Amino acid sequence: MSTVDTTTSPSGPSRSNLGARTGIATVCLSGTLEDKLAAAAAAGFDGVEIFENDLIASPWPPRQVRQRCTDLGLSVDLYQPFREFDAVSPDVFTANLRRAEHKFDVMEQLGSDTLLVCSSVSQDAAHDDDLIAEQLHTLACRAAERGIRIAYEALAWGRHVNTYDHSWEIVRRADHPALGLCLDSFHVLSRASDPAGIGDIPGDKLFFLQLADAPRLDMDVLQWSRHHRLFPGQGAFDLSAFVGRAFAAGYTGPLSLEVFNDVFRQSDPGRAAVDAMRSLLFLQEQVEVGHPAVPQDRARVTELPPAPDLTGHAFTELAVDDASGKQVANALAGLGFTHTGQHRSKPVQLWQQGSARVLLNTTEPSASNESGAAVSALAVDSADPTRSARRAEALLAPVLPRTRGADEASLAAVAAPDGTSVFFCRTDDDAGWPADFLSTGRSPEAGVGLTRTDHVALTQPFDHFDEATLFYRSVLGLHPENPTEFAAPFGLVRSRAVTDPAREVRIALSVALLRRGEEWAPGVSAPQHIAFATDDIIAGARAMRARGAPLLEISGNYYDDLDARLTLDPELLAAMRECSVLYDHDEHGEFLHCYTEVLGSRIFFEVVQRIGGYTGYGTTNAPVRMAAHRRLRVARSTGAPLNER
Ligand SMILES: O=C(O)c1ccc(O)c(O)c1
Ligand SMILES: [Mg+2]
Repeated sequence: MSTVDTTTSPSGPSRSNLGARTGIATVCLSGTLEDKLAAAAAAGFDGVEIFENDLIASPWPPRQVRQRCTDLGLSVDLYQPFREFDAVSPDVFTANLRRAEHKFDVMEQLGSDTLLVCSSVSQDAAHDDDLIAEQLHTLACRAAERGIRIAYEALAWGRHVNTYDHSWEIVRRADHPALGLCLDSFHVLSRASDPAGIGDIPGDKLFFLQLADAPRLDMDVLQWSRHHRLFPGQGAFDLSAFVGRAFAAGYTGPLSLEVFNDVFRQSDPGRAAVDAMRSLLFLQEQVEVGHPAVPQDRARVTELPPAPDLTGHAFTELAVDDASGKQVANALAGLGFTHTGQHRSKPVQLWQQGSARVLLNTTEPSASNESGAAVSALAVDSADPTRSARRAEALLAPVLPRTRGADEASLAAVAAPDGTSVFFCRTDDDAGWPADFLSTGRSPEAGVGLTRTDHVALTQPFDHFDEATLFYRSVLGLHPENPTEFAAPFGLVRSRAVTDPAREVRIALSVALLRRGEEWAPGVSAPQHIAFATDDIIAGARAMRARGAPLLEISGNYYDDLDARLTLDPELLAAMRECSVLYDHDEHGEFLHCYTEVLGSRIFFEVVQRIGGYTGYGTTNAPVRMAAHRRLRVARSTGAPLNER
């Protein structure tokens, strides 16, 4: 696996006059104000929302911040937040106006003309729409004298005003040209408000749009907002409908991200800003495609080549060393694969069975510092590999340099967030990548009946799980499924698959829910596997065992529990127990699967049989598999015999 600098892209995002301006709140990014501004500019944002705390902590006077923004090509689109302004007694109101005048001074120096005022959350806030409207009206009069506008935002946990329709009612009553709304998608969508009502608000009253996605969580909305917001496309909210409504209503301001997220707050700001920009590019494409009524020039900043159809996994490449290479090759032979090709110019073997293909590459250093094997690349068959690559580049995916011989196929590749290379290819093209392999003289046999690659499962680095979801979703056009969580022997794991609509390409992403240390159980981190499909797993498992495949033995308790929970055909249950085949089912069908032992430090293979349209990945059985892998590892390292099954 190559280590790639994912913060830069050779072509960079193009700033154009087309479409909405893009913005990002400084609160989205980690570091000091200086770091945040540099990162936002490098990722191609047009503007920023300056979060007050970032300014207060900065040694730069506001004028210097403005100069820095100008030098970086950034506008200061919003100053925020101004809290607890309204619904107060007359003496507090006087003090609040004084406080506001001070902030207007700051904004003047910052060159920012819009102040965000949040609805009050104080226990003392008066439940009085007329009072709030009157106080906001007064504030708007003062602001207008300074050439400033007030954008009123209903926080989802506001004491009295906590829905966007209520905030609109207040702004309507206050009736001042310098007073309008800030609509924050989190506050609107977390409360399950119907965004259709946005269409009833005059466009010139929509002063500012803040965008954030979030996972569906059943929890206190303030905690949800402060810790779990995501960039658009990473969560469960329909941001394109939200933005589409605002555009249709006549909103002409920027699309600005405001994402409070525990992980992003600790991430490299340059990289997080690229992730953020990718989310906006993809969102604008979705708005353009999903809401054709929206004036075209509002919907896009960049022309994105549409994602071509994907027709399957072309191959998966494993980086191996001498020891793990032999182990993996033996396992592949046991699984019925044939070593059919040898690369013309590199020490890379092609192993094949049906349309399942694995490359063993001994050139690349292993990704982990333990000796072992790791997935270095996954290759997908694309209807138009060139267009796939252009799209990836437009979405700021780091393009990988390729070294290739004179008459070898050119494979476009980009780096996924975990460093895995993603290749776009056409296996059926005469001049395609298979032509780079010289035949070993062995043609693929029927093997044990494995037909294709079903999925590739990659444990993601803790900090890049949500980034990875958006990467595969936007760059490859895959659809994220709902995340699931399970309790594994070494901690909770979240998993989320991304697939194309035809389910030809499936990538199962997983992550430990807490950064996983390995203090007491070394070598349990970041497993990866490739799953191959079969139409008859019991016959396949027997054949694999006969060939000496290192199949993983599953505990008898597992089958006793299956027997207790389900009324499976006793013969099938006995065969599953004999062959260590696991079982799952969903509303569409059934799933039978078995695993190999871990080869090297983190790789293993899975064989799966999908019956009747089962769509999952047998995630419910993952803890059983992990415990079995652990048991083997201990037995191997101590030389202790394995207990009876
Ligand atoms: O969590 C908050 O306090 C907060 C502040 C400003 C915002 O725009 C917002 O949406 C939330
Ligand atoms: Mg907000």
